Amino acid sequence: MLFAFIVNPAAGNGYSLEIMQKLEEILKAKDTEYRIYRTERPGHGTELAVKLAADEEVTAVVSVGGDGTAGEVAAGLTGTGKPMGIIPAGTGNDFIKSAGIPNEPDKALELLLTGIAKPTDTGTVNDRFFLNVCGTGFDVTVLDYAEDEKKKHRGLTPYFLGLIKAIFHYQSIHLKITADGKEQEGEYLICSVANGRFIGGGIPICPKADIEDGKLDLVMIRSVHRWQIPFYLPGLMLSKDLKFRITKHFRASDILIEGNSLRINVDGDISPMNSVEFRINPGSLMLIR
Ligand SMILES: Nc1ncnc2c1ncn2[C@@H]1O[C@H](COP(=O)(O)OP(=O)(O)OP(=O)(O)O)[C@@H](O)[C@H]1O
Repeated sequence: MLFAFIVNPAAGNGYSLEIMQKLEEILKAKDTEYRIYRTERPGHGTELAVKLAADEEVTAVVSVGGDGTAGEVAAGLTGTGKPMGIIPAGTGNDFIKSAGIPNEPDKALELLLTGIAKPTDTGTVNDRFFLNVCGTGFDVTVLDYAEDEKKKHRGLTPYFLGLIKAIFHYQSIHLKITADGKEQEGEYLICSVANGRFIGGGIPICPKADIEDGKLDLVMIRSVHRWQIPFYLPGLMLSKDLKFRITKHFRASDILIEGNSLRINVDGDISPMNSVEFRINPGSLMLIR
């Protein structure tokens, strides 16, 4: 058994290296063979994972970082059959919450050493890979404003200020959404396409999403007046958003979202796009969980 750890030194504000040191002590005590690779730049996690997937000596490739690192490693391993592990060491760590992987690194290591690699769904957005949740709307506007505020404030303050600014400047988005051939068009507050259940460090945007059902979950929340938004936020935080009268929830394999100058969140990374096609790749990743 040889585990290859891909550590992102930038994840969790440098916390990931500290975690890896502690894990090394446990691995040595258990006489477990391991190798450590450090990512040097964005995208490097995928390059390393592609090489390690082809290395027959390696039993499993393990991401040590947050959702960004896990997504990069998963992109390199998906479709190869090589088992993947995740040690959470980022700031948000949202995907592990849907995969049943513990948030404590030592418990996640225990699961890695004793768990089973199970087929897990992944997705593609146009030609890009995604693991957790994509979408557009109010949540993306909050992230956009929070990004500006990060230059001036630390911790959760940028997100709080981002939320206030997003409410003041709120504009609904006009979308045409086609899910497995069924079309709908209208003004939306949020439209999310989910494999996992959580975004933003624990917001259960799609509480019914399942990473092994072979389907994407589409959550569409209709536009409301900007002053109504704060009344919906507690419900969103408490997994009640699917019960709002303004929410529609579907499962589909193929989803097309069309709009003008959309800002699409792909696993926490925001990109401008106009027409976006989402597909599910059922059971394509062997995830130890
Ligand atoms: N050596 C590096 N220097 C700077 N950035 C890097 C490096 N290696 C990887 N990255 C990038 O760091 C980004 C952030 O990593 P990651 O998302 O894992 O951590 P996080 O932001 O702390 O956690 P989370 O996404 O769970 O909130 C990734 O998108 C990755 O591409």
